[in-house]
Order: sequence, then structure tokens, then C-alpha cells
Amino acid sequence: MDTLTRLEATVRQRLSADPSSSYVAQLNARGLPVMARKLGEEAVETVIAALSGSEEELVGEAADVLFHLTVLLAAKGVTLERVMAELERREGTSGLEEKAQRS
Ligand SMILES: N=c1c2ncn([C@@H]3O[C@H](COP(=O)(O)OP(=O)(O)OP(=O)(O)O)[C@@H](O)[C@H]3O)c2ncn1[C@@H]1O[C@H](COP(=O)(O)O)[C@@H](O)[C@H]1O
Repeated sequence: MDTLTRLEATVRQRLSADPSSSYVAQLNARGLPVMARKLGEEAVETVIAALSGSEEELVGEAADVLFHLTVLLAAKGVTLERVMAELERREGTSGLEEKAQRS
């Protein structure tokens, strides 16, 4: 099992844990808007790290993005498997074709 899949399993368990002992449970108790805002904040911090931070900062912020994305998807009941299937579907297509299909 890869790291993200293990993280997803842990996050799914912790969503309903006691908020006093779990950050994921705390996020769940605070609700979807807070989870979404956290993901947005970490995305912005990743952009800043990419443009003006160190490689170490970029790695840390990218990990925070993946963590908060995993939490948001789990809270919405969307599996990583489904997201991966969407990426696999796109594998045979160039990014430009995908862009043209969307417009
Ligand atoms: N990978 C992570 C992970 N990455 C980042 N974070 C937390 O995400 C938060 C992001 O940092 P911020 O500075 O934005 O947040 P903050 O100011 O501390 O917190 P807020 O009050 O603003 O939410 C930090 O508190 C980090 O500790 C994580 N918390 C948990 N995990 C994983 O999730 C699992 C379950 O965690 P618990 O639910 O705490 O058991 C753990 O075993 C880890 O594997």
C-alpha cells in the first residue's frame, strides 16, 4: 500500500475519532468550509514556497496540501482511487486535448 493510500485509511478512521486526540477529528468537527479553507491556505503557501522559498519549504508545503486534500476528499466521501482513475483516464490524452474538451 502506498503512503497516500495509508494516509487516506488513517484519515477515514480519524474523522469520527475524539477531537481531543485527533487533528483530523478536530477539522471534521469544524466542518467542510474550514477543511476547504485549510486546503486553499496550504495551496497558497505552496505557491509562495515555489516562488521564493527553499526546496525544503516547498516539500513541507506540498505535503500539507496532500494531507488537507486527503482530509477534504475523505469528508466528501470521494476516494483517492476515484481521483487516480480520473488521472489514468487522462493518461492517453495530451493536456492540450483535455483543455480543448473542457472549453
Ligand atoms: N500528515 C498529517 C499532517 N500534515 C499536516 N498536519 C497538520 O496540519 C496542520 C497544518 O498546519 P497549520 O499551521 O496550517 O495549522 P494549525 O495552525 O496548526 O492548525 P489550525 O488550528 O489552523 O487548523 C498542522 O497542525 C499539522 O500538524 C497533519 N496532521 C496529521 N497528519 C496525518 O494524519 C494522521 C492522523 O492525524 P490525527 O487525526 O491527529 O491522529 C497522522 O497520523 C498523520 O499521518
